[in-house]
Amino acid sequence: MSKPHLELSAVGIEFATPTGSFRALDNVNLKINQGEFISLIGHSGCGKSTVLNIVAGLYQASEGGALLDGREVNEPGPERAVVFQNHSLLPWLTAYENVELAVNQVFTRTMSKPEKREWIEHNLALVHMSHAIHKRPSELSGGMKQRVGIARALSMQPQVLLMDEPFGALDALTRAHLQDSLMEIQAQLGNTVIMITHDVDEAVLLSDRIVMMTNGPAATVGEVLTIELERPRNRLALADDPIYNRYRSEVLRFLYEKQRKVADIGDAKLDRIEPEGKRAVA
Ligand SMILES: Nc1ncnc2c1ncn2[C@@H]1O[C@H](COP(=O)(O)OP(=O)(O)OP(=O)(O)O)[C@@H](O)[C@H]1O
Repeated sequence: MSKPHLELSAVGIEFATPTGSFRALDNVNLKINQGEFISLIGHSGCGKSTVLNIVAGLYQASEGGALLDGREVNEPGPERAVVFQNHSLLPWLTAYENVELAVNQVFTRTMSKPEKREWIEHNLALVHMSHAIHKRPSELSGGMKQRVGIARALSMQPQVLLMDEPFGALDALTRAHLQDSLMEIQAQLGNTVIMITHDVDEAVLLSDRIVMMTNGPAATVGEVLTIELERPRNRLALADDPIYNRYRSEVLRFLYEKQRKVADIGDAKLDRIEPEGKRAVA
């Protein structure tokens, strides 16, 4: 069997807190192939961002670790770009200049000035932002800022795109447009993507596999669901697809039956469970 592109192997992490050490993750194992789209889903606070931060090289695992193409991940690197929920653009730079900053970091020696300009414009075009490349973040909507954040990440030509609830703060329509753009871009570029989401529909629509995490402390991978829906995927056609709805139910069952805790009952996020057919969030 071929080696996985990205591997998390027996990952555990303990955080030092004022009240003693806190074990957030325990024995997390995951093998991801090149070009796979993986969603991480689980209740709030279970450890999804911690997993992502370990892959990003921002956190160091206490045991085990992440391997990218057989090499240990110990620090951040441009081959693993991160997109956060809140775009994190520099407010005094235009969309173009925000992307330029990333391009200069990675391609200083390998691209000429005109090549860089073409590359920056190409990445902004990928996310449908060509019309606003000279605007500053304050002049852009939330969805547009998020598009620039994605363009910035893509412009580094990362092997792995790490997305922490990238569309969490957006309205439903903008979110749907960006999900469609992301599916198109990923089909075009073939990047490996790990995305954290609380949105069950988003996870099923976008993913090749959904990794469902158990509740913390000492959270781990609970179940992994392989989504065998043909691509390209069309959200409207899938809404009535029985196989799509079966996947959706399986994720919901995991989240609300297997992983339900008494302590969760007061959780506002659980209050947002909606009947079949409506949007469900974890
Ligand atoms: N730097 C840190 N120091 C101490 N505890 C931490 C640290 N980072 C995360 N934790 C704890 O580890 C657990 C997992 O946090 P994490 O942010 O990974 O959860 P999450 O699943 O991403 O949550 P959410 O869905 O709410 O964003 C939480 O209990 C959190 O309080």
